Amino acid sequence: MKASLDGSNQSGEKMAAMDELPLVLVHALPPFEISFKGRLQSRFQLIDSLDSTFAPHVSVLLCVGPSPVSSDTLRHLPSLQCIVGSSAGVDHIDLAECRRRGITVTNAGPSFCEDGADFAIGLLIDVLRRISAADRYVRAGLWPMKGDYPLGSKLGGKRVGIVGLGNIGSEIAKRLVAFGCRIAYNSRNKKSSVSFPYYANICNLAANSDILIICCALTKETHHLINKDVMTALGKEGVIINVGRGALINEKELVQCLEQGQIRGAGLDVFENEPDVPKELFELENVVLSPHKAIATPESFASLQELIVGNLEAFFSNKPLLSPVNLE
Ligand SMILES: O=CC(=O)O
Repeated sequence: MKASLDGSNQSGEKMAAMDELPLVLVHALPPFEISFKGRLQSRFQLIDSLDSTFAPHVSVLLCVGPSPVSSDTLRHLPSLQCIVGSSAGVDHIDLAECRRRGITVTNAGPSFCEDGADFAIGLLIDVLRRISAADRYVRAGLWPMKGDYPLGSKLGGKRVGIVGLGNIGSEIAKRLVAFGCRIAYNSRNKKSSVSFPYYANICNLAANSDILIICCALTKETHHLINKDVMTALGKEGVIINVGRGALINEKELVQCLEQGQIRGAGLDVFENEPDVPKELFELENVVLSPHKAIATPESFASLQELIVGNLEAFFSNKPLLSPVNLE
């Protein structure tokens, strides 16, 4: 039997040749770019349904975008050994079940880290220097009427606490060092590869930072990691940037802290209930909002395609995967 993503039937010789290609099940929510699909189809036999008679034999699942991979999905795939992911975050995949079954998972970290880091710095400079707010001021014709716009503050010299020093966090640190910032970080474990001060306790990191940049993985342990206590520790002049996942921050408490001036501002690319954004944020001049696009550029997507093909080829030729996720 032939499996086809576009439902077309293939027959005869071509079918026989394709049947020798390694099987990859594609689990895709967003439309799958057609040229990339063609490229994959020249090397792999793609199937697109858990109900396919092929599913019990599939060893690799290509998970496109944030398509949920639950334990129920995994139950349909008894031979699964590897999930090739196409996002930096893998909170849509049941990692506990993967760990239990010894399924390895890859992510898009290496392809997305530079653009994600650039965007985090963009949000940060925007919040500090009020670029978007100044743009609104000029467009509204307020400059001639109200005169000079209030000063923003300098990035250089600030103490920045990075929450999650993975692919994106490390690139953010690199950029901020060049800006003359002082870096400290929180992560699951202290890293021997960097000399930045490590804070195991997030409130202590906040108390010693002017800015918190959130870019860690969303897990049970990090859900609502940034709460009112952390924001209070950060203080009234503090700024929060979130390019990780919305639920890393208690959004209700963030809105209250912003409204009541308990922190100075925020730059947010992610939200708890996307695409819904708390309406209170629309009224606040000290907040910069973005629709979960930090990592997205044509260049990062081109790099992702190479990474996906590289991971699939590595898997089928028993070589080390290019971007394995640490499931410990
Ligand atoms: O948010 C984007 C990603 O996880 O790739």
